[in-house]
Amino acid sequence: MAAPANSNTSELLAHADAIKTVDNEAFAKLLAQLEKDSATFSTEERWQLRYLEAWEEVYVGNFAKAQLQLGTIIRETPIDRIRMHASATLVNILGYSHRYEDAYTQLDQALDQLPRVSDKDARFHVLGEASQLLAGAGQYDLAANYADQIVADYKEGRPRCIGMYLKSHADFLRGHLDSWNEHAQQAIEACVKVSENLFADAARQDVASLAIRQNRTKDALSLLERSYPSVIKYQYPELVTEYDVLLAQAYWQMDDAYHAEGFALKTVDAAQKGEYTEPLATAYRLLYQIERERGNLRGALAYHEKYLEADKGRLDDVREKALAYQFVKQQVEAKKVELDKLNKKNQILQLQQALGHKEVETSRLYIALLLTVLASIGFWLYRLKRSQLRFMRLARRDGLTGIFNRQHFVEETEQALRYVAKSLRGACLILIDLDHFKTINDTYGHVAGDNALKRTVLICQQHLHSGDVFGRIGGEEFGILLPECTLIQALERAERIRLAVQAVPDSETEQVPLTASFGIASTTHYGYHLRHLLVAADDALYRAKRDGRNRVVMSMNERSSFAADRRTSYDTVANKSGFR
Ligand SMILES: Nc1nc2c(ncn2[C@@H]2O[C@H](COP(=O)(O)OP(=O)(O)OP(=O)(O)O)[C@@H](O)[C@H]2O)c(=O)[nH]1
Repeated sequence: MAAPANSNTSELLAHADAIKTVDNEAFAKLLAQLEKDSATFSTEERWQLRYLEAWEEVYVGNFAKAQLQLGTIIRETPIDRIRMHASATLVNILGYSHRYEDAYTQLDQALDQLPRVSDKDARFHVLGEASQLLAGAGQYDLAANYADQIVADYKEGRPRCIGMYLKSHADFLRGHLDSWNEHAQQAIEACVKVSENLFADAARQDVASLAIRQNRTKDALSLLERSYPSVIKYQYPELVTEYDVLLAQAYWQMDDAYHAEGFALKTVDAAQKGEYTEPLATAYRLLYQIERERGNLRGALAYHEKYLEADKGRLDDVREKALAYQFVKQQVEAKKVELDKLNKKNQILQLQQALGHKEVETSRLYIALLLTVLASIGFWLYRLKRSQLRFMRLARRDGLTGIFNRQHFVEETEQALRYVAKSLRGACLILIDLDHFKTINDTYGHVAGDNALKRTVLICQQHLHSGDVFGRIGGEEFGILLPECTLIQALERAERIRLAVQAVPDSETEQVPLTASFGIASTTHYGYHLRHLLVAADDALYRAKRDGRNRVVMSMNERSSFAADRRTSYDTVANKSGFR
């Protein structure tokens, strides 16, 4: 793509900017040419050239050099538009390098200046980065809001396509799903219209993901298969991986273990070493389920361990992003309070001068104002502490039920197991999975499904002792660790919960029939490593499901030792409570 003949410097720079991704080789040549001629450039042209030089360093992966160059541009350029582009590019590479705190700080500064910037392209660049980065920190409302601003700025073209995609993606993530499919289709159309097929396919990925979640597997599969050939051509490995893992899930839902395994393995192969992403964790979970169904417990155990590692790494990254966002937000607030404090001090000094001759009154006023300053600082500190505590709580709790989320459950359980291991006192792990929960959602609606989850949590809580660790470890799956508990006690406790769950709900709650299956493993047979207990309890749970659901099943080793140990009252307990 050549530059138009007789182009002036501004036109050449604009041309370079336009081709920088689509024809990077030509861009690099043009850049070298422009650098030679730069002595005659205007100030704005020189800054534009410096920005393009920094951009090229990013493109070739030289982040350290790019960061220095971008930092200088941001600090020194008098041109707002160029400062915004440099800021947005810097935010992008900081986020990519997992330097989230620096990324949010930089983004905050750019957003602060944005109202003064009229250049639409520069605004689009900052708003686009903001939407993506904030979605990563779980700030979906803000992400949607920034995407909306892009859509409002552009009635057509590439930015409108990207704005609409970002909006539909943020809505998908925040669960605003009323008419969502329609909006996602509009985003796809807007992108197809301007040949931005990559963004159209990214939007289709969310559509397929929702279809899988809603068990419209055939829709998902046909959409994914249609887009797959173009997706693998983009040289954008992240999108290919997202498609691979969705295909694996869809095939698994259709009981096609062969293809599910193929796509899950492809996802694993494509993962960067040490990078833990959601697709990777999902792929390992599927591989674990596939091996488990094949009865290959050794293989299942190996994949389960990898799944736990990837899932933990992924959640750590999510938490790191969210914590960095909160940290920067609080720092910004702190700065505002500091400014407030300075303003108040100035007011006091001014008043002091004005009232200098009335000394007594002045000192009274002075004290009153000082008290006001102190009170406002105290109030701010209180709010800061409260918001920190709230945030710590949110990071550990499941949003729907308020109990520990998976990650925190794992942390607390590992700690409790370390403690009981020291004293060699036993512990048992119970996994609970609601039966046919998809049918409950499909029959009574998602809200009734959510209420059923909350009701299950209340029932479990009524059977917990202090020291027990309770958490939601998946959609309709819960875990309870019972420290210092024998297998018989765990069986009895699980059975009591099972009966309470299946009991007809009282008139105040919805009449949703509910049962649950239980899998139990104890440290006596599986030791004090959580991952071994999880695999054993999960295997027992799998058998509880396979054998007809609504039952409590203990892991294989516990069963054989129970059967062998004639001194235990296994038959009595089993018959009395219906354990299988
Ligand atoms: N309402 C609601 N549904 C959820 C939530 N999390 C997951 N689910 C749904 O739970 C269902 C779980 O379905 P499956 O894994 O197929 O299992 P199931 O239908 O319970 O069948 P079995 O476990 O084999 O008895 C899916 O349809 C999910 O969409 C949630 O927070 N709220």
